[in-house]
Amino acid sequence: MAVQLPSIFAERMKSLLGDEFEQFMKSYEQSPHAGLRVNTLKISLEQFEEIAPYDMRPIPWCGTGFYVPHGVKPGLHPYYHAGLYYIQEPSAMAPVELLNVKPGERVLDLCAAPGGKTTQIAAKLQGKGVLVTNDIHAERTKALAKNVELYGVRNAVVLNESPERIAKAFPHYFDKVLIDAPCSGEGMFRKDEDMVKSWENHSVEKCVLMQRDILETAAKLLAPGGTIVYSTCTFAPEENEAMIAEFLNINPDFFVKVIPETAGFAPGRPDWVRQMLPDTAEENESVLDQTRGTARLWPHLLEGEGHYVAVLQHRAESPAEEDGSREANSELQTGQAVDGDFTQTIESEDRSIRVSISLTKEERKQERLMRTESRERNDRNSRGGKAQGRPGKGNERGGRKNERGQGRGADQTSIDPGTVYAQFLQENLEIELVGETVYYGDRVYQSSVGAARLEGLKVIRPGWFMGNMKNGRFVPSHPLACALNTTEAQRFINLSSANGEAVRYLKGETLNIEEARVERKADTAAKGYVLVCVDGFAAGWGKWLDGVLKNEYPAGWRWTSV
Ligand SMILES: C[S@@+](CC[C@H](N)C(=O)[O-])C[C@H]1O[C@@H](n2cnc3c(N)ncnc32)[C@H](O)[C@@H]1O
Repeated sequence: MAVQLPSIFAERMKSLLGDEFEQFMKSYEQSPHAGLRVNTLKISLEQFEEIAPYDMRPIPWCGTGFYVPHGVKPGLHPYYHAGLYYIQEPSAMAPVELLNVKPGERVLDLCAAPGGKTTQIAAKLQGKGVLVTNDIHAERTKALAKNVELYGVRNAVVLNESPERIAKAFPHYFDKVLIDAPCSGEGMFRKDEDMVKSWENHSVEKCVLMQRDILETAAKLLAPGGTIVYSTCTFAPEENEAMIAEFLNINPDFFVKVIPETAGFAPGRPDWVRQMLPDTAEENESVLDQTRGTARLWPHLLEGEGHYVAVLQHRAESPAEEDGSREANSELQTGQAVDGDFTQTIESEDRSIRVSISLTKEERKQERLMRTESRERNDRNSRGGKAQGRPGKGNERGGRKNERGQGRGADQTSIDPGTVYAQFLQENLEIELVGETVYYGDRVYQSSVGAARLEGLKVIRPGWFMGNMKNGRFVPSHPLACALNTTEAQRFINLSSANGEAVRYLKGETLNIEEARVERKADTAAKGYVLVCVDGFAAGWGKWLDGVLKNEYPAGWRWTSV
């Protein structure tokens, strides 16, 4: 066996799995499975299947996920740098599929770095609705922000906050909350040997304390009738079924949506809580059976690493909402396909319990106020927010410093940044602006939640980073380019992944490009900012002048392999 498992872990698994233990141990003799998930914000599944550089096999539980053969290095292809796919462990694709996100919803990814599941949620939202993505570790939010930008996400806000502080700013705001919890990581031992080494530092007991707090806070963030998906990559029942049973016991307004045992998913194991933690089981006995409806992903039963997923459904508050959810539930119970959702609902015995999720008078007032403000902002933006018009007129701007102290203060020229921004958009793009235009120092963002809601929070990105004001000019950002498609740019140049030209661009080289290759809208000069594409998919900016494409690909993002 390649992996040396901690003996305490192996003994515990033997006592839990019994006859199945031998089969479980055999899985450690196999290599972990490699996967990628197609980024449907940038390319359709059909288009990707046509140009895919690898032999791929579908991952049964994720419509956009594929296994790639061992030895293939998907990170070393220009398509990876153009954000066409995310390299993701196959089992890790399950939680977001079970969250069943729909375009237009408000979604929170609470423990999000480095952003695998965030980019998956963003693809489900298709740019519509709100995605707030957060991690408590500042260093890890750098990778999170980079992935949000590389994958062309327009409607995300990136935070570096504690769940409690987010709950104060967004009380009962989200339709869906994902908790991909910090955990002891036992399910990753085969994939990452460092997890074996750090297992003792991330002891089950320590993780349980963090998970309890995070789950409890998630309930305060969820809108009535919303859904929480809780996932871990560990086998320990304390972090899985016991955690869910404890949550249900304290929060009777939630119930478990049953995850069907398809695609190799195995049921949760309440019996293990009874066996290992008799005291916990006794305390939570009334709800423990529900945890059978959660899912365990086992490396010996499917092609992926060890994971656990629970779908926690909040009972709707108003009678109208209750009716709505009952309709949705009965639809699920009849077994009809509901797009992207493979959970089903069981009526729990205490279905008649009224909601206990309660907004205080003050919270309700704040929520109403925020919604009114947001509606007004959106109205203003939709009146003046088309690229051809003046963006975000009347919106907050100027001198708002990034809470992390990166803001450098407003541009000091007398030129109105809004006018300069609008002019850039008019001359270079054809896009419909969504959300509020927010000015943090000299940086310009389009934010799906607006600046007011973010006051006082540690904000890494208040929205889609559009560019900077510099010496009275607007300089477009790399994330702006990443999220565009060729029809939205006045000019674009296509580079081929096959002849080395794309890689030379990604390495930061200046390229000689004849004028005829600058594809542009009627009456547009070739000179100026050009969207640079790899086989038709946006990768960054260049500036074209007299046959030379000046490379604007950011130094920190460059292709460094030979
Ligand atoms: C399993 S990882 C998340 C992986 C991520 N969801 C993905 O798909 O790429 C758990 C994350 O939780 C973060 N974390 C730990 N404690 C937290 C807390 N109290 N609040 C928010 N995030 C936390 C860690 O920094 C870590 O990045």
